Amino acid sequence: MTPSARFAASIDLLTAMEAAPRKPADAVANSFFRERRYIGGGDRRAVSGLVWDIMRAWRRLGWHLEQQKAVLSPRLLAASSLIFKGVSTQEIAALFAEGRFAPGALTRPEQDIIKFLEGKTLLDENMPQAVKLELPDWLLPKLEETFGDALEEELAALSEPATLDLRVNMLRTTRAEAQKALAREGLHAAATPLSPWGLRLNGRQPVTSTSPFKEGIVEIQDEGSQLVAAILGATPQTRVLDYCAGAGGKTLAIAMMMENKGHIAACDVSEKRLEGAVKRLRRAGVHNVEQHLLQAGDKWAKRRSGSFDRVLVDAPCSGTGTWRRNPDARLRTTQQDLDELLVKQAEILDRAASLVKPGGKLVYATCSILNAENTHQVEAFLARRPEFKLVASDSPALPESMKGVKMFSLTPKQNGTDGFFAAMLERTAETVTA
Ligand SMILES: C[S@@+](CC[C@H](N)C(=O)[O-])C[C@H]1O[C@@H](n2cnc3c(N)ncnc32)[C@H](O)[C@@H]1O
Repeated sequence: MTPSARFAASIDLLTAMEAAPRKPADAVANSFFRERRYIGGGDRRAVSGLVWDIMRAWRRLGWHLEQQKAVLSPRLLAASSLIFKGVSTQEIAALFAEGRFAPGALTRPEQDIIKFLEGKTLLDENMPQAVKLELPDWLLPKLEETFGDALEEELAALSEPATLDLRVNMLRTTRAEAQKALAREGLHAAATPLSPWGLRLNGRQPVTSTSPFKEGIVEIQDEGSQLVAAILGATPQTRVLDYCAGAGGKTLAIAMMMENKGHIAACDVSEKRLEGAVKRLRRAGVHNVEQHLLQAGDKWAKRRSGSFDRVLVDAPCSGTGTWRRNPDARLRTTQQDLDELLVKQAEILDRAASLVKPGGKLVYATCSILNAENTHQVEAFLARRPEFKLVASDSPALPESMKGVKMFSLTPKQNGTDGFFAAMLERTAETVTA
């Protein structure tokens, strides 16, 4: 594709995203490229690269355009993104006008706006703090509460591209052997500092087409997510419930900790997500998992009340800890979404809690960095359910620096992982089960 055609495709992709504001940007991009198979790999990376850069600067670009009383159109966003990268007005005008597939020449008002922005910096000292930090206004106080003085540094780390972490399947091999197997395919991974099972690659790499992946020797899983499975401390002798198991990321890690013995019930309300786990379980050689689709009026949970040694609630959450991977989510999350999630998380916790055996353990986890979904949710649960208390995890899989923790909050800035939270709770032994 010519530079103009790539530029036009970027504007088209932004337009498609604008038309589906509630849909995650990567899902829109996937269908956009699926419908345009003629766009090859290199062009696709260039088009997405420009669009993702625009998304990372959305509020700041919008602020500059608002100062000009301009409408926030995909054309102007794309043009202004280039001007702040130092591309000249002449070059931008050429990108719009030259060649068969160009987006169409800049109008006079568009030219005036671009000319006005030339020589300015993307970050302006007059911008409100939420704009500078690329946050919706309502989220700023909540993140100030979480991070205090470290807010800017923490958010900067959440804007960086993520590493690609793998979990080695210890049912099949060792971390060193998996490292060698990946190296034979040209992928050089380093051991992760915290998870005993993790390997880290720099940025996006074609892991899924390698034999170690196809043979179930490695799975893609952020180190933070591995540590959530680790804190549960499941053993081959335990009966485990993974209450929000989804496509099985943590189920797989738990099954490995249990050496493929004992029993895991993996539940979810989404049939599609549970189905997504089937292939992964098979690939990893895991066979101690029973899946169950939770449905209204279902007797399954009632029959198993008070019967699990360990229960994991990997709750549906705002996903604010994964902003490195989904820069658009940063602006898509609304106060209403959060309010609904808070209610749902409390309900799920209460339901899952009834399934914990007296003396058994419950881990509540999210990939959120908001106190409302994390510590506040745990505090409210403890106030409602006095038969539970926070306890130190006895898991041998946790690294030295985290041994015996009752709760942890991980962030990209402090730990190099996605943002994750986990709390370990115990049901007192003398509780009478319902
Ligand atoms: C954070 S995701 C789970 C990710 C998964 N544990 C993993 O590691 O791959 C949260 C999951 O909660 C599920 N969920 C939503 N509402 C639920 C409910 N009421 N009961 C159980 N699961 C629910 C969602 O379908 C989603 O799969």
